[in-house]
Amino acid sequence: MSTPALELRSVTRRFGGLVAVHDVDLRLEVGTKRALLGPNGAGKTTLVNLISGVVPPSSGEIDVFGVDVTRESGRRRVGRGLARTYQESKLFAGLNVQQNLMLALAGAHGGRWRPFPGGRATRARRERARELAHRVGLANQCGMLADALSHGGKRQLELAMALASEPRLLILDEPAAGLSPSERVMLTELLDELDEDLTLLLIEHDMNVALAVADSVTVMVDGTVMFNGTPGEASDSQLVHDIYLGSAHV
Ligand SMILES: Nc1ncnc2c1ncn2[C@@H]1O[C@H](COP(=O)(O)OP(=O)(O)OP(=O)(O)O)[C@@H](O)[C@H]1O
Repeated sequence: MSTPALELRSVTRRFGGLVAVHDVDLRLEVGTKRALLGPNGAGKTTLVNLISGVVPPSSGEIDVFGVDVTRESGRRRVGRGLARTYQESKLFAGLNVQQNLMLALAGAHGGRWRPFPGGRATRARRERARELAHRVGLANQCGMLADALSHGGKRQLELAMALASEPRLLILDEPAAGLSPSERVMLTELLDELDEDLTLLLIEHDMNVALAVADSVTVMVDGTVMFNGTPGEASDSQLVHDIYLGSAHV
């Protein structure tokens, strides 16, 4: 078997007496797109925080591209090809699209923190920022303040900022939250156009977005994985329907 992009073995995370993530096994092969679904409080964001190094697991192990990163910092994991977005916006509201992307590029390439270096380096980074903006459909909004973007535009910019580090494993935490129906269609198209060899873990409440983008689906409830299957199997599954009908996110 080839080395997976991501492997979780018996990962558990407790917060005091609460078990937010319970004994989760997860394996994502390189280039696959997995949707992680589940009602509020299922433990999805905690799982993303565990994978990206925001919180350590209480027990279990996490491998990224075959390397045990369980005790590594989030920063080291970025160096291994992992990037993520957050449910809450991490944009710099008072900077424009291009400046946000240049900051993301500065952070992505580590080393000395020089957000706006001089001369040739600035030109190269500006060019790369434009490419990223183009890739997510914001080519014409490079000069617009992040705060002035539509909700969908902000999500596009967050995606571009996550792509700044040229990740091989990308985790998106509810990218469709708060988007209008037409913005959702656009986001689905953008996600569909991501590189084929990019491995994607997509946390999503919107079944339509998740099932359109993903080639496999995991459903969590109360910290536990309840279902693994294809989008077709998820659509046909009585269990998945019951979980969604039982939650506020149908
Ligand atoms: N830092 C924390 N301290 C204490 N409890 C936490 C912490 N983070 C998460 N929890 C709890 O862990 C459980 C899982 O939360 P989590 O945010 O991971 O769920 P979720 O599936 O992402 O939900 P949502 O869809 O609402 O984002 C919840 O009961 C939550 O209150």
